[in-house]
This record gives sequence, structure tokens and C-alpha cells, in this order.
Amino acid sequence: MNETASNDSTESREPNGRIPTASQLEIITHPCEPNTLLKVKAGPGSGKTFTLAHRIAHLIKNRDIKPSEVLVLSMSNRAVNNIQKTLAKILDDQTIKEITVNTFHSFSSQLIDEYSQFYYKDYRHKRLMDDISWRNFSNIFSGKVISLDGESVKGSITPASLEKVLSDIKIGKISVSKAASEFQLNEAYLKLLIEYMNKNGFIRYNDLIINALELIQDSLDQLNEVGQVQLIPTLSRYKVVIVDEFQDMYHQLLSIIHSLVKYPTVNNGQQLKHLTIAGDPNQSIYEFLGSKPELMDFIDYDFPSFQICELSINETFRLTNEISKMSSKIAFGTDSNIISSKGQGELPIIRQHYSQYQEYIFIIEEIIRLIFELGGLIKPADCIILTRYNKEIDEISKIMSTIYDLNFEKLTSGNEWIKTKLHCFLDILYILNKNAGFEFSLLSLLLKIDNKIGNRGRISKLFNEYNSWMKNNQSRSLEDYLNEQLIQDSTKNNKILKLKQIYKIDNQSVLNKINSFLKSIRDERNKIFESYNNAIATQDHETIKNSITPTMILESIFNIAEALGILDYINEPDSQGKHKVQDNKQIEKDHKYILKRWLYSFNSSLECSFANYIESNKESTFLDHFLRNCNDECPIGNQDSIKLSTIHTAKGLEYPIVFIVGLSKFGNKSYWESLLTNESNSVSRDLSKSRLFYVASTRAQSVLYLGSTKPIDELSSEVQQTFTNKLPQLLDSSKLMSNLLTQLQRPLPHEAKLKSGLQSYHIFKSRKQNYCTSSKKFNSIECTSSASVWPMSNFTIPVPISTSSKWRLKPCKVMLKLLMKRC
Ligand SMILES: Nc1ncnc2c1ncn2[C@@H]1O[C@H](COP(=O)(O)OP(=O)(O)OP(=O)(O)O)[C@@H](O)[C@H]1O
Repeated sequence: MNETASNDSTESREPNGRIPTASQLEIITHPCEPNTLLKVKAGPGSGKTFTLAHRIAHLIKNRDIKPSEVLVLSMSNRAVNNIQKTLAKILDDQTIKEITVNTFHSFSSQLIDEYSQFYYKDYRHKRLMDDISWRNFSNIFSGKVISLDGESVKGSITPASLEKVLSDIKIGKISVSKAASEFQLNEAYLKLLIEYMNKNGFIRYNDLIINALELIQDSLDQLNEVGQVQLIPTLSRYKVVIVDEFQDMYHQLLSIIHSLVKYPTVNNGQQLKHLTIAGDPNQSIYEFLGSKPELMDFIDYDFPSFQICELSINETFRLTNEISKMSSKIAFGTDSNIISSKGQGELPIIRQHYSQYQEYIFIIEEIIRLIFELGGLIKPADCIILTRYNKEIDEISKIMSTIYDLNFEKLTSGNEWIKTKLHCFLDILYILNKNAGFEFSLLSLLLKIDNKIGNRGRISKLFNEYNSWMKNNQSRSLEDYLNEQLIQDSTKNNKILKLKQIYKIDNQSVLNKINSFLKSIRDERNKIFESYNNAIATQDHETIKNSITPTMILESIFNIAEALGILDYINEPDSQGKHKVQDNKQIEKDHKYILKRWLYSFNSSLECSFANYIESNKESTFLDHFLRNCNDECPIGNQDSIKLSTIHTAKGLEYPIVFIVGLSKFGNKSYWESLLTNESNSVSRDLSKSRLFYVASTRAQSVLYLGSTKPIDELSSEVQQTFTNKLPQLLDSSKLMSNLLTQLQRPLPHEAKLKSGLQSYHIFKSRKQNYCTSSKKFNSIECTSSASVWPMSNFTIPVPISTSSKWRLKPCKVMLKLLMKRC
């Protein structure tokens, strides 16, 4: 069914033809008076994001709302991108630029950056502490004697507890003195650490929301005290606040929505802003952060004086009837009341597997079959594999690279490399650019090059010495201190050198590393800024923008990392825990595959950020831009790679072909087993698991696969009615084919292409068979079929990893090769 409203809908029509339906149109055209709340509850694929984008356009075109008066917030960058993509189809570029569409965290971050200086005299530019920076901080400051501003105090606490203490103090859960007594800590030590963090502008990701809330409150307090308008201009400008993915809200985000809606609006008297929220309670999967499906109802209590209207959309544009029906039945035991605009498809597929490894192989080879058999109609990027944990993604990606040499891409909520060992690249760049808090980056890197027992104690000593030196050398940096010490060392007047005393281990080797590291920093800084200054002299905007490029940054990072001696650290696998006896060579190999993925992630992050930088009007260097935005700017994937994602990360996305990994590492049971057997009834159902399954299964546009440990006839009658265990024969199923073709908007390849695809698939199968039955080494065989037209043309037949020379190269060379290749 495609119930399309005729009159007003023509005005909301997109140039390429998507027209809002009647229920969508009711939401789009709903008024946006002050003191009103519009709640949109709708299921997966009903077009909530699509409808919100059209509503924004409608309010601007027909309701006298200026683009700059609209604030749109969501949880994830992906949701923000989706809204912007739809807006781009219906509004012009200039209008879109004036609308604020952002994630809660990024919005808060910009608010703090832009306005804190007006409200706090001694405000320092902030440095966002991601998880790894925070761990480094805890490692450096969690023990021994710390001396800050001349005071030396003793502290002794584990890094994990320190992290907890500081977070709890920050959110006001505990006072400093109470925390000190509870954790048996020196109160002065704790105070000094907090002061140090504030002085350097250190801020945790979650603190962004708290700080923004504080800023909003402080601006209102000033207004009350001073009695004159001291409002934050952006906030007082908004008249309409729109929140997508509302089912994911948790306490802090609700507080900020509350403050924003209640923030005074210029020329609007006492009236509060209009609020539109959209979400699906059945897709609430962030319980661990505090989100609850009921929040969509509880919001009414936050705005008692508001006129509230609730609307819904009962159709889905993503799911086939079969997938929609199965999802509701298996997840919640209910019939779906959603009508599919796509009509009939084929039943989802459930397959029995005997081990997790076997399931992974099945998935990969099924993707290969689908791509080959349809002559390249299906691209690798049309397929996504959904897992519960990142660990499973690592295992699948390892098999994909080692056995099949396939391209894959892991979807992450931010850029993956930031959460890995490559985080040290970020530290290098902070130092290179002398960003706020860069002395902390220096300490973090020093902790890595001196990796012997006692390194935390040595770093504390170094930090204390630097602080005493600072008494006579105000405002000079740790880098200056180290340089001064090393110059004295080279003049051999070194008996009294503090640095030498601290690093007396290792015959000078740490000192040498520090020395060459600092030199390389100076050299690379000169190179980069010389290029920038030369460009400034030309006064040509283009030349200035291109004066610091991703390639230059990569080269600098590489040179500095080499001088720092940090490549060993990057190339070394993480420790596997004492109890696991594992083959060391295997661990090393595994690490190299993962490292390859991280490097791609870093490289694409640079590329993506550079593209945004070139488009932006802001005056800054690319290095500045990258350091400010690398947490938020995530590259959009390419067509040649199969997608891998946890279910949480894939929320809000849709793919033609979806595989849900069924088997779990622990025990022989499928994680979903309670949903698939008669075990679960409406009373015993684990609703968090149900919602997670629902989110996973409703990502599928055409074909859905699920793994199980049991054969279909041993599963519940619901499973038997809503699934099949037969693999889809795409060319023989007209329903599935027409569904896929409409979905993909690509023509069916010619007969010849289909034929050669089939041929290639047979070659793949038979060579794989030979490989499996032969115990001899098998050399890499390129697929020599004439079908060189589709993306898998240079697909490599299984190669035992020992025969691959790719990773025998020196790791640093590999790194450089990979990094440069993509630039
Ligand atoms: N009126 C329409 N006509 C055609 N396609 C539509 C229409 N409305 C939405 N769609 C399409 O339906 C798909 C799902 O839309 P959208 O992502 O906005 O759904 P959603 O409700 O936000 O889903 P989820 O809750 O799963 O995140 C998109 O591909 C979108 O383009």
C-alpha cells in the first residue's frame, strides 16, 4: 500500500519522486506554535527521519520559521547525516547551512567552545578526553607523590578508581572531601588533580553535556542577577527544537532538551519553544546508558503546560511484509500492525550451524555466491553482517582477509582508530600543533617509549621536576623543559641533570629517544608551518587551504613516530592475559590484520576531514580542523567493502542483505535461542534481547539471514511459520528479484554477465575444493574469468597465510605503504 496524500504532498515532493504519505504529511504540516509538543511514534523504516526532514522544510517554507530558528538534535552522526542528506534533496545549500543539525555531544561542544569565554573569566580552550586519553591520565596521575604549583602531595589510587572518583565528583554525585575519605585519598591531592584538569581544559565526552547544561544555567543566572540580556544568542534564536531517535534519550540528554526548550526566545515573551520528538520505543537498546522505552510517554510530565499531540505512521518503506511480520512475531510474540509499502518478498532464512567458525564461513561464502550469481548486481557494500560484540567482528574480518582477501569495512560510532593504539597519532598531532593540553600528550607518549617497570613512577617524577622548574620559568612548556635538559646533557655538564637521574636506566636509550623525538617534532613543525606561512603570503584562498594536506600530515606522523621509536608499540599485539596459552606467531598475525584495518580507518578519517575542511568557510589550518573534528567526522563507506557492524552501531541504517550472527562464543547455544524456541512467552521474554533482535532484523530491506544451533524443525512454530531454511535462488524468485531491483535501482546485468558470473563462481567453488582437499601449499590464483566487469573480478582464491608475503615486509613499511596508497 502506498497511501499518498495528493494536495499538500506535491509541495513536499522530492525531485526524484519520494512523496510523503498521508500520515507522514499530517506530521510534516503539523503547526509549530510555542508551548506545544508533537510526539511521533512509528516503527522501523516508517520514514521518521525522512518525515522530520520534510517537516523542517515545510516549517521554513510555509510557517514563517527562519532556517536559523530550527535546532535538530540526534544521538548519532549517522542520524545527523541522514537528515542532512534528505534536506539536501528539498532545500538549497544556503538554507541548509543555516539550520543547526547536530548530535547532542557535538552541539554541546560547540556551545562550550563558542560561549564559555563570555561567562567564565579564566576559561581555557578545552581538550576532549576520549577513553584512551583518560586511561593515560589515570596511569600518569594515579600514584606516588604529585607536585602541582609547588605543593607536593601524596596520592595512591588505582587508575580505574581515579577515573570513577573524578567522574563522580564532576557530575556532583560526591563531594571532594567525601570522595577523599571514601577512597582513602589525600584531599589536597584530589583537589590539585581537579585543578590541573580544569586549568588544561580537560573534559570527558559525557562532561560535554554537563558543562553545556552548566553554561546554559549560568547564562540564565547572570540574566537574573545583572537584570540585562546576557542570553546565549544561538539558544535564544531557536524557536523550534526537533529530536530524532528519541527512544535513545537518557537522563542527561533529557535535561538538555528540557533546558533548550525552556531557554528564553527573543521577542517571544514567556513562551517556550515548540518541540517535536520522533522515535520507536521498540527500538530502545541503550538501557546501559539509562534509556527506557517509556521515556516517550514520561516526557509529558516535563512540559505540564504544553499542548501535546501524538501522531504515528503505520507503514514501512524498508521492510517486506515477511520481514516485518517475522520481526514482530519473534521479538515480541505479536502480529505486526505495520503495512509494507513494498508488499511481498521472500521468507527470511534461518540456517543451522555447528560452530561459530562454520557460521562465519557460511556467511562469507553466501555473500560471494550472491555477488557472483547475479553477475555483480549485488555489490559487497549491499551486505552487512551484524554481531553483538566487536570481538566477533574482529574474528570475521580476520577470516575475510586471511582466507578470502575480501574488502570489508567495520562501521563504528566514531572513527575506529581513535579507540586503538593509533590514538598516539592524535597525541603526536596535538604536540605538533601545540594544542591546549599538549603537555599531557607529551607525557602520554613518554610513558610509551619508557615501557619498563616503574615507568609510571618516573613520569610522575618528571612531571614534578617540570613543575618545580616552572616556578622560575612561568608559562613555559614541558617541551621547553625537556629541550633545556637535553641541551645541558649534550654539553656534558650533566651531573646534576634531573632528567638524567630519572632515566638512569637503559644506558641513555630513553634519553636518546626523547632527544630524537623532540628534534623530529621541531623539524616537522617547521616544515608544516613553513608551507602554511608561504601560502599565507600568496593571499590566495585555495593555496592557503591546500598548504597543509593529509599527505603532509601522514609523512610528519610517520617521521615523528619513527624517531620516537613508537612503531614497535603499534606493531606489538595487546597482551592476551596470563591464562591464555596461545601461539605467539598467530597472535602477531592476527594483530597485523587488525592493524591494517586501523590504518585504513585513520587514513579515511583524514581524507574525510580534509574534504569537509576544504568545503568549510572557517579560517584555520587543516591540522586545526582535523584535531577539532576528528571525533565527529566519519567517512562514508565505499562500494567495494562488505560492512561489519555491531547491532548497536547499525541502528538507523538499512541494507538490502543482512546477516545476523546467531552463534555465540560461549556455549553451544545461540544467543537468540530463547526467542527462537518455545522457551519464551510473553511473561518470561527478555525484552532487552527482544528489542535488540528487532533492531537487527529490521535493518533488512530484502534478504535476511539468521544463524541457529538447532534445525528449523526443532524451533518454535512461530519460527517455522516466519522463516525458511532454504537458501534463496535469486534468479528463480521473481518476487525477490523485483524487490531487489527496485531497492538497488540498478538494472539486471545482461545475460553474458550473469553467465560469466556463474562460471566464476564455479571456478571459485572448485578451486576452493582443491585447496581444501590438498594439504600442499596453494599459491594465490587470481580469478581469470572473462567476467572482469564486476567488483569481485580480482577476487583471490584462498591463500594459506604462510604463503602470503604481504605481511613479511617490515611493519613500518607496510604502514607507510598503506597510508600513502589511499592518499
Ligand atoms: N514517503 C516515502 N516514499 C518512499 N520512500 C520513503 C518514504 N518515506 C520514507 N521512505 C524511505 O524509507 C526508508 C526508511 O526511512 P527512515 O530511515 O527515515 O526510517 P526510520 O523510521 O527513521 O527508520 P528506523 O526507525 O529504522 O531508523 C528510507 O529509505 C526512506 O527513503
